[in-house]
Amino acid sequence: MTEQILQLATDKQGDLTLLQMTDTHLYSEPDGELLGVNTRDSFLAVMEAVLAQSQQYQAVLATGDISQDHTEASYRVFTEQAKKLSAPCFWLPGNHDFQPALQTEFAAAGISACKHIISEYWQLVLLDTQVVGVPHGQVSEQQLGFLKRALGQYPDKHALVLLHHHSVPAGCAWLDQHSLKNADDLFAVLAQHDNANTLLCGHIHQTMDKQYQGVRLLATPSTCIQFKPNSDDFALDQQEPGWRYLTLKANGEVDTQVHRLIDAGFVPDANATGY
Ligand SMILES: Nc1ncnc2c1ncn2[C@@H]1O[C@@H]2COP(=O)(O)O[C@H]2[C@H]1O
Ligand SMILES: [Fe+2]
Repeated sequence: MTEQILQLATDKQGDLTLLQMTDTHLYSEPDGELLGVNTRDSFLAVMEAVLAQSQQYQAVLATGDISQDHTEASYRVFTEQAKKLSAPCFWLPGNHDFQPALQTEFAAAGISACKHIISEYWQLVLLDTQVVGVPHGQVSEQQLGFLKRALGQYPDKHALVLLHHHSVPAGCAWLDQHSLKNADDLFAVLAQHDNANTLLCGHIHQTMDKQYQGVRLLATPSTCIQFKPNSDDFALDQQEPGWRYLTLKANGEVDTQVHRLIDAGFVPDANATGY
C-alpha cells in the first residue's frame, strides 16, 4: 500500500514552523458546555488570540477530540475557523471523534486527510490511535507499519510523530488508565530509527515536555478545559485554554512554546467529577 505524501516548504531560515490546537471538544449547539466551559467560545477566543499574534506557522495540526458530540455541525465549527488561518491544516482523530463525520466535513472544507508530510529536513507522521468507544489508545499493526515505512523511507529527515494519546504516564492515575496501551510497540519502532526524536500529543489537557528512551514527549493544553497535573483522582485545573507553536530546525532541534489565554475567564466547574 502506498500512502499519500504531501510536501511543505520551509521558511527562509530552513525551519518548519507549526501551530498545534488540540482537544477542542466542540458541540453543534452554540451553548454546548463541557463542565462549565463553553467549548465553542473558548475555541473562538483561542482563534482570536492566534490571529492577533504575529507568529508564523506553515502548518496547523489538530490532534484529536475535535468534537464532543459526533455531529457534522460540530466539525464545521472547526473548519470554519481553520479557513481563517494562514496555513494548511492536518488532523488526526482522538478517542471522542466520530471519523465518518470528521472526514466528511474536513474534506468538504478542503482540509487534507494526508498523514505523511515531508519538508526539507523533517517529516511529520500522523497516527490514528483511536479505539472506537473507549478512552484509551492503541497503535494498530497497520499504523505501526505505516510509521515504519515512513521512517525507513526518509532516514535522512528528522521525524515528528503525532498522535492523540499520551505514551508514558502523565502523573494523573485517573487519566493514565486512558493512555496508549501498547506504547512499548511504538517505542520499539522509534528505537530502530534514530531520526525519530519527538512525539507530540493531546488528550491530557495539560503541558508535558519530558524525555523518554531518547525521545522528547510533548503534550499541549486543550482549547477548553484543563486537567489538574499530578492528581490521582479526576480534578480540573483553573488554567486558561492554550495552544502550542513549534519550530522544527534543520539540525533536528525543536523550539516550542505553549501559549494560553490571559484572564479570559474560561474556568471550569471546580466540583466536577468527570464527563
Ligand atoms: N472521572 C473520570 N474518571 C476516569 N475517566 C474519566 C473521568 N471523567 C472523564 N473521563 C474520561 O477520561 C478522558 C480523558 O480525556 P478525554 O477528553 O479523552 O475524555 C475523558 C473521558 O473519556
Ligand atoms: Fe482524548
